[in-house]
Amino acid sequence: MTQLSVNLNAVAQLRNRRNLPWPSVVGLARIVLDAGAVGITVHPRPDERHIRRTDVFDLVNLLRAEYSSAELNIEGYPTEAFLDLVSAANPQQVTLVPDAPEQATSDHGWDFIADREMLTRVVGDLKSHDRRVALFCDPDAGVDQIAAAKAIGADRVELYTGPYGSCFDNPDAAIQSLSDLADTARAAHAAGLGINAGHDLTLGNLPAFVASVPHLDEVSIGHAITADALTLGFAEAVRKYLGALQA
Ligand SMILES: CC(=O)[C@@H](O)[C@H](O)COP(=O)(O)O
Ligand SMILES: NCC(=O)COP(=O)(O)O
Repeated sequence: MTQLSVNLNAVAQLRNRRNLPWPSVVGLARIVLDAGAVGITVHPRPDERHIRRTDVFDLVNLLRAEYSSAELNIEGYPTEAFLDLVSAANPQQVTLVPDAPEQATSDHGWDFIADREMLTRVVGDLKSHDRRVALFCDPDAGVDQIAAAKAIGADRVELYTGPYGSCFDNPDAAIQSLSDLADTARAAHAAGLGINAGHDLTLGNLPAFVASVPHLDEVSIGHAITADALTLGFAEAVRKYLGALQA
């Protein structure tokens, strides 16, 4: 079965509205792992607008102390600062993403041919420390790009599903997008790569995605799970506050 890693960026972003420790990234990680997710994903940005360096180490300590079989997946662009963080945190999986520092969110995969030299060096170093490495990949990457990802030494690609998420309400576009993603997944599998996927996956678009795209090892989902958790939990929270007013 495809595994779920829950991205806690949005929880951290909500926490950062105030100088307060809630919602707690570690507390939510516990809930996520107790509910059956295989692991936690974080994508620390250089400006720490959501996940902070300290969150990464708090999560490492939680997993070490209470969830030894859970996985931490750290995503990011391989700057020296990012690679130092990875080296200190020692996560099971690192996902390299070609995001500029000021980028609002991830919006494309690597050009594995153009960036081959740098990625080969970085992936080789990560692999020498026994980390699983995934490379963020365009949903319609052709076989030449996939062959280059394999030659770079990656273990997996992470299919960028943002375009699928944004066209899901248009059936023709969604079918085409799923077909592109499925072709890329087949090419990656044939090349010996594992397959992760993520970005804008939702409760609504996930069933068609997993039914259409073969060989999926893992999806990472954050924004929609956080939004759904608010919707599913708000009424209960309001009831508790009304109860507190009567106490
Ligand atoms: C790599 C990826 O797909 C992104 O979804 C990323 O992890 C999310 O980053 P933000 O939470 O900063 O938008
Ligand atoms: N790698 C994708 C991810 O971690 C979560 O993306 P999103 O669900 O927040 O869009």
